[in-house]
Amino acid sequence: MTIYFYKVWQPYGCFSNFSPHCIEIDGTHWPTVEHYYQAQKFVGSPDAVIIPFIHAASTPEEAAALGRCSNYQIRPDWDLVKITVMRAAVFKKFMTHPEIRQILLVTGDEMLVEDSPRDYFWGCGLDKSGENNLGKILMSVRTEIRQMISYSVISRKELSP
Ligand SMILES: Nc1c(N[C@@H]2O[C@H](COP(=O)(O)O)[C@@H](O)[C@H]2O)[nH]c(=O)[nH]c1=O
Repeated sequence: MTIYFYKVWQPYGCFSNFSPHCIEIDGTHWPTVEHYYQAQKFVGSPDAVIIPFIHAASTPEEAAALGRCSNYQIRPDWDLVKITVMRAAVFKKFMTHPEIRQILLVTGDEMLVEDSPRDYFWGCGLDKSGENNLGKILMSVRTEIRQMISYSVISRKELSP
């Protein structure tokens, strides 16, 4: 059965990038995946000065609003790198937090879908025809973590559900 998720307070809310699970990437601590993802839009752009403000945003909603503000210029290669950026952050989130890693692993082989009514790229959109790239990333991270467990690359005790 397909698992739909979207808002943090709904079922499987920990799969949302807005969930309160911090990550550290390249030595910097980010309060949520969303903070990191929105900030990466401006790495190397003329508006990189916005990055510390996104980093310091008090909520992921605020970070997203800053990152989506059309007054600021996004890096030119964003469309080429955004899936890689998102996957690295989502992978780090589930490697960092064992309690949500377990929730991800126990979804088995179920299809995971970000049920966003507006987003046809990361989610499925209102009519469910969207690309669901966030769901695809979560399923790929789930497979990778399972492989790590079976190859014993990381401690079974630490990772097994
Ligand atoms: N979960 C969730 C959203 N979805 C998230 O928005 C991000 C895409 O942002 P952008 O590339 O700027 O359009 C991505 O992390 C996607 O998962 N959007 C929201 O406004 N509220 C929410 O609760």
